[in-house]
Amino acid sequence: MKLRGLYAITDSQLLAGKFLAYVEAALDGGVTLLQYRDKSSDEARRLREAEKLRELCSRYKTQLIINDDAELAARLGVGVHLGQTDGPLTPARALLGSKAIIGATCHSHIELAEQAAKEGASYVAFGRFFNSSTKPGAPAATVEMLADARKRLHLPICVIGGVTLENAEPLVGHGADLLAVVHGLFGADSTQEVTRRARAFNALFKI
Ligand SMILES: Cc1ncc(COP(=O)(O)OP(=O)(O)O)c(N)n1
Ligand SMILES: Cc1nc(C(=O)O)sc1CCOP(=O)(O)O
Ligand SMILES: [Mg+2]
Repeated sequence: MKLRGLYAITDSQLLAGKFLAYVEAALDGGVTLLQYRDKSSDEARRLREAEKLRELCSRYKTQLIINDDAELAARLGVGVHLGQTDGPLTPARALLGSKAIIGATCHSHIELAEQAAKEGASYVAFGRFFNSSTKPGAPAATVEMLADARKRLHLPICVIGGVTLENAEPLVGHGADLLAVVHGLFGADSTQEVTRRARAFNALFKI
C-alpha cells in the first residue's frame, strides 16, 4: 500500500461530542491513515474508542494507527506511531509483524530518520512546521530540512504541526508524502466542512 495523502489525527478534546461523526466525515473525503491520539490514561475508553475506529476504518478501507501504545495496536491488529520517548521500534516491529505500519517521530533530525529506517519504520515524521494549537511546544522543523530529507531518505515522509489547507502545498512540493493534520481538518464547524477539507488535502497530491 502506498503511504501518500492525508493522515488524519484525532484529538479527544477537539472532537468531544462529535468524535465518530467527524471521523466518518473525514474518511468520506478520503484518508490514507487515521491515527487515534488520546493522551489520557483511561485505558478502557481508549480500547472502546479504538475498536470503534477500527470498525469505521475497515468500512472505508483506511489504515488505523494507534499513537504511543504498541500493546494496544497489537491487541487490535493495527499500526502504531512512536515518538522518541514511546519505546524502541525494533521490539514494536517484532510485536506487530512485518506488515504493520509503524511510524516514528524524528522532529527535524534526518539522522533520527535514518536510524528509524534501519529499525524497521514504515514512515518517518518531521515537525512541527507551523504554529500548532494542538502541540504548541513541539520542536520546530523547516522546509529546507524537508527538502534535504527527501534527497536522503527512501521511505515515506510525513509532515506535521500546524498544517492547514493554506500552508500545505509547499510541504508536498518539497517531498512530503503524508500530511498529518489535527486542527486543520477537525477544527471545522460541520461534518460537511470536514469532508470538503479532506478532499482538498488529497487534491494537493494530484497537482
Ligand atoms: C504522524 C505523527 N507525527 C508525530 C507525532 C508526535 O509523536 P510524539 O512526539 O510521540 O508526540 P505525541 O503525539 O505522542 O504527543 C504523532 N503523534 N504523529
Ligand atoms: C501531535 C503533534 N506532533 C507534532 C510534532 O511536531 O511532532 S505537532 C503535533 C500536533 C499536530 O496537530 P495540529 O495539526 O493541530 O497542529
Ligand atoms: Mg508519542
